[in-house]
Amino acid sequence: MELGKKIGEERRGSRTLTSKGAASIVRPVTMAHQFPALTSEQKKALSETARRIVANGKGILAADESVGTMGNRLQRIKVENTEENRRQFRELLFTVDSSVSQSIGGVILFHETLYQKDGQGKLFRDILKEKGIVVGIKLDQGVAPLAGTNKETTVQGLDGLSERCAQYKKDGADFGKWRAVLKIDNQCPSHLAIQENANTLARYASICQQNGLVPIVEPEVIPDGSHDMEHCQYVTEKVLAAVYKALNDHHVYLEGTLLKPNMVTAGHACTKKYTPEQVAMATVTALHRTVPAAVPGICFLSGGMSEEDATLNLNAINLCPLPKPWKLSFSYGRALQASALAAWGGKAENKKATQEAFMKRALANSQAAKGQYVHMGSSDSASTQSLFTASYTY
Ligand SMILES: O=P(O)(O)OC[C@H]1O[C@](O)(COP(=O)(O)O)[C@@H](O)[C@@H]1O
Repeated sequence: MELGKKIGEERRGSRTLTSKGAASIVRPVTMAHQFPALTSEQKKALSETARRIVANGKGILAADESVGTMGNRLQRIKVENTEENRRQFRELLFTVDSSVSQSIGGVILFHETLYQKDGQGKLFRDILKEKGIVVGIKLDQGVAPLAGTNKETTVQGLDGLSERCAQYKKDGADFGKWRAVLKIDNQCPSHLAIQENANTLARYASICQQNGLVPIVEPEVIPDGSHDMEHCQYVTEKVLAAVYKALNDHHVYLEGTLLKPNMVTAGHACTKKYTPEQVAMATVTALHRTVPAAVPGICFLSGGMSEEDATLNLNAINLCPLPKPWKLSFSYGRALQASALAAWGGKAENKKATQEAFMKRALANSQAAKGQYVHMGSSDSASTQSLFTASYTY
C-alpha cells in the first residue's frame, strides 16, 4: 500500500478528509519487510566477519593494487612490473611473523594474488588464513566516464558480479572491496556522480551479502585540488549521506558492512595547513552526521598521505572527543607499503628490512586505531614522504 493511499474501511491509521469531506483513513507505507534480503544465519555470519576484521585495534592491509596501479608503485623503486615481481613483494608482506595478526585483521587481494603461491608452493590465501587474517578481494573493475560531466566517473563490474562473488567465496574470500571515485572541482561532484556512485556501491554491497561476502563500501573523495578542509567536509557529508540512503534502499544489512572513506582533509594544493586534531574533528563530525551506528567499522584509506601523517591523523581521530559508535581503523594501501617497497628495491637480500618496515607501520597503525600511537622522535624519510598521485582513478 503506497503512502497516503485511502483505505476506507481500515480501522488503523490516521484520519484525513476526502474531496467529499468524509473522513477516511491513511495507512503508513508498508515496506518490503515481508521479503527479507538475508536469513538470520547469513546476517550473523556477515556481522561476525565484519567485526573480526576490526577487532581490538586491527585494520586492513590493502594489497589489492590492480596491475596498472602496482606498476606505478614499482616504477618508483625502478622495478619492472612483472607478475613475478608483484608476487615476490607480496610474498614478503604475507610471510611476516604471525604476530602481524594482532595489527592486521584483513588483507584485500587482487584477483591475480588470490591464486598466487609462495616460494614453497603454498597459496597466499592459506598463509593469511593460518595467521587468522580474513581474506578479501577487489571486486570493482575500474572506472568509466560519465558523459556530460566534468570528467567524472562511475564504476564498472556489476555484470556477472554475483557469479564472481560466489567463486571467490569458494576460493577463500570472506569480504569484498569496491572503490568509487568522486572529485572536488568546478561543478564536481555533480548530483549525477553522487547518485550514480552511491547506487552502484549499494548494488555491489547487496550482491556481496547475497554471496556471503562482507562488502567494504569505498566512496573516495580524492584529494586533488586547492579546496580547503571545510569544503572537503561539506562534500564528504553529501557523498556519505547519499551512500547510506542508497544502502538502505537496497536493503543492505549495515551490521555486515565496513565503510572505507577518505579522511576530511584540505586539497593537495591548498596552501592552508591543518593539524591532525583539526582533521580529526572535521572527519568525525562528517561521519557522525552521516554514518549509522549500526556500521561496525570505518577503515580509512590513506589517499596519498605520507605513512606518518596517515598514522598521526588516525590516532587523532581515535582521540577526538565526539561520540564514536564505530571502530575507527585503517585500510591503507600506500601508507602501509611505501617504506617496505623502498626497503625492498626488488632485491631478495632485503627481505628482513622489507618485513621490518612493514611490521613497523602495521604496529603503528594498530596503536593509532586505539588512540595509543606515540610518535618517537625522527622518522625515516620514506615514512614522511607524500604518496600523492594526481587523479588517482586508473
Ligand atoms: O586504483 P586501484 O588499482 O583500484 O587501487 C586503488 C587503491 O586504493 C585503495 O582503495 C586505497 O589505497 P590508499 O590507502 O593507497 O589510498 C587500495 O585498496 C587500492 O589498492
